[in-house]
Amino acid sequence: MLVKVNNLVKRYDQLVAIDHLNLEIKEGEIFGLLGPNGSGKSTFINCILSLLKYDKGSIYIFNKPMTPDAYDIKRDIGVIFQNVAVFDELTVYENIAYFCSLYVKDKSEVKRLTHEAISFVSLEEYIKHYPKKLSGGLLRRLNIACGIAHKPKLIILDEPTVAVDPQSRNKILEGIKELNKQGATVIYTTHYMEEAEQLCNRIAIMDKGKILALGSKEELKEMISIGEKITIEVFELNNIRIQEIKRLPNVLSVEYQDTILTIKSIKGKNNLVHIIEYLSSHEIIFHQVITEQPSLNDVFLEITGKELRD
Ligand SMILES: Nc1ncnc2c1ncn2[C@@H]1O[C@H](COP(=O)(O)OP(=O)(O)OP(=O)(O)O)[C@@H](O)[C@H]1O
Repeated sequence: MLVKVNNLVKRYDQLVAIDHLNLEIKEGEIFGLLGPNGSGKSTFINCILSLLKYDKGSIYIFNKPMTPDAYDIKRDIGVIFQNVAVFDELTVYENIAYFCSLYVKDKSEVKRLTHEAISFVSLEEYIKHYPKKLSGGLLRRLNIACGIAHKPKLIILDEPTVAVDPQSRNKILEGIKELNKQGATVIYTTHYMEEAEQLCNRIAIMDKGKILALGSKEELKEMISIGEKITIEVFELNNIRIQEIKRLPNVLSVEYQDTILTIKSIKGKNNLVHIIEYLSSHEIIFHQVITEQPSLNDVFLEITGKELRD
């Protein structure tokens, strides 16, 4: 196990921010920690890095106990926090070289790694720029380059794409996949379920300091009763019809809002057929029909009773 967390508890006075949490992360994974704001993701990351004292539990990284002065472990970890932490008086190049030189002593190696990190986040055009001249997205990419230039074995990213433009966001996600291909294990916290779906091999769904469910996205979706979500554009539908649709085979719930009929069903062969037949036989005009698998938001909703993006 690359990371092993046993029975971790972290309190802020009365508030239990991390509540008896157990977690194992394997080498080579992109592991997603998915939870709404305030669920405890940042607290968890700060605890496993020994940046924050915790009340109970133990943390092992690379099979060694993690402590505030475990520099041999820290050398092999790259951390990218939500808040950008670079030096305003250094250029893009100098910033990356500086952070790299904290871990790598050989000067020509620092140079090589710095150039590699720059091309990795596509900042070649900006190497002589100062951070103040960069847009938010470019600044995030610089922040990432500073965290990964020394080629850490474990990369931890805490919500790196919050308020980032789509182009930079895609660059960041593609970059993380590439780092993983090159051998790094990744821990990625986010409250964007699309990112977790797109990026992560395994996902832990977190709320109120606890892990409520854990698995691949397919496994998580298997855990809930919804097997299929059907959305149909219907211009007019009265309440009697809605109640009748609710009684069709396999249907779990029906919602009708702003001409969109959303039907969640358990898995079944002919769910769509039953619905379409019902609409046709009652001469209800319908337009676009979409059937989808449940999303991670549906998983979160079923487990916690609330939306991921509250
Ligand atoms: N220094 C602190 N003192 C007191 N309470 C705190 C402190 N830091 C965090 N908390 C509380 O602990 C809980 C977990 O917060 P945390 O920041 O770890 O969550 P998060 O999932 O990372 O959310 P976000 O995405 O908003 O950063 C929240 O209820 C938060 O208000």
